[in-house]
Amino acid sequence: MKIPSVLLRFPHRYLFKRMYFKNFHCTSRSDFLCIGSLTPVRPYHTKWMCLSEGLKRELCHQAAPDQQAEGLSDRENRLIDRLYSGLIQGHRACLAEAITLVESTQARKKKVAQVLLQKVLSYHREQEKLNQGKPLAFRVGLSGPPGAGKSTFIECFGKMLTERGHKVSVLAVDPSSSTSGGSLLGDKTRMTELSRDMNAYIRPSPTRGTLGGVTRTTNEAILLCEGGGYDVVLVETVGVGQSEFAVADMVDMFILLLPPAGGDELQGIKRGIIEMADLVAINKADGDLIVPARRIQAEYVSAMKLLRKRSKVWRPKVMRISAKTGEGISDMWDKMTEFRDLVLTSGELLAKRRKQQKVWMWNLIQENMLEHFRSHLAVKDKIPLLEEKVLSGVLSPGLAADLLLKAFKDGL
Ligand SMILES: Nc1nc2c(ncn2[C@@H]2O[C@H](COP(=O)(O)OP(=O)(O)OP(=O)(O)O)[C@@H](O)[C@H]2O)c(=O)[nH]1
Repeated sequence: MKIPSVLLRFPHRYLFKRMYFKNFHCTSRSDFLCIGSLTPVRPYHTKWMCLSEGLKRELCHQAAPDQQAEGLSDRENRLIDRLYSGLIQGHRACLAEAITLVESTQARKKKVAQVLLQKVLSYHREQEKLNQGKPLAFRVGLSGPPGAGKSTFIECFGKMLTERGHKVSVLAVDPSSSTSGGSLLGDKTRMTELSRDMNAYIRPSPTRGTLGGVTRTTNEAILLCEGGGYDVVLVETVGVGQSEFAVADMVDMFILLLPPAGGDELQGIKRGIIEMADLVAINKADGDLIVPARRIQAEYVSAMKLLRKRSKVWRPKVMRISAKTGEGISDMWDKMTEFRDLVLTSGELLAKRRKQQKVWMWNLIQENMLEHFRSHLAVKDKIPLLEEKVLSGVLSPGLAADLLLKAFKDGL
């Protein structure tokens, strides 16, 4: 291979030799970038730019075969390298930074985040292959009305798991922060003990965004947590809106946590969500609340018998627990692992994950298409006027939609 003459003039001969004689084998791409620098503090890319495109491609390919992304700067590639290696070595700071990156709405950062995610995904594939197809983590969704005891439960449950050698991450889905200005999940200091545990990672919900945006970043955050070695990923949401349906679509097992109260107090809970639950835990079954907890448990057991069966190998269970005393938490984990083993061996788990991937892809397309449509030059200015005409009854919604869609198509 012909080496560009500019390389021959570099003082870092040993690096050059290593590169030349060992047929371009090298530990990391940044070694190559160093070749061009006379001193380490100078920007690498000026010399890197002197290399022919073909050689650059070959060097990159040798050093990092799966991280090629068109149009990323050296700085961005170095960021990806740093976050990726930190993440898989289990550094919490890198995990936090990587999640912040996927939460970003800036186009450039979004692009960098996607390259990082691709790398993490190929790491997943390798690890799962080594693991004989077993998923890296157990994804659990937890929902319940405000005050059901979710944070108390997660604190108690999370500590029990870390004591048993698991690594637990907790992600919150709470789009209410964008609509009401206040967050149902993130505001208070929650789970103080667990957040100090080195084997736990707690991430509050992003402070802004639509439900679509928040679920997208949560989905991606799950992958990053798994790459960081967290084998139990808990996704928490408040069971009073749509977010619990979105969470049920991104986890392996969905748990509903309820207080020992019936009727009116649970009005906020949507009926449909009970149908999604693989396990219902009636919390606060302690002290004076034991009797109502038993009654509620019996009510749910009979109500759930009437529900359509969603799995061939699992019937949803209703349990009584106390997050305060810890009673029933260990039994609950036993039931959860029983569920995981059953759905894994039956093939239901992998089928469900595959289906979720497809749903996720279409949700993203839908969301991006709408954004693209709204901001397209051909329709952007027409939207307010047509909306006004629909509001005043001059134009039917159908006709207004047709006009906008036509303008969009013509503008493509
Ligand atoms: N008696 C009893 N009280 C509990 C139990 N779990 C939680 N609580 C109490 O219930 C109240 C609400 O608990 P949280 O853990 O903050 O509930 P939450 O569902 O996280 O509530 P939000 O943060 O508002 O969503 C607190 O006063 C807890 O002390 C329990 O097992 N038994």
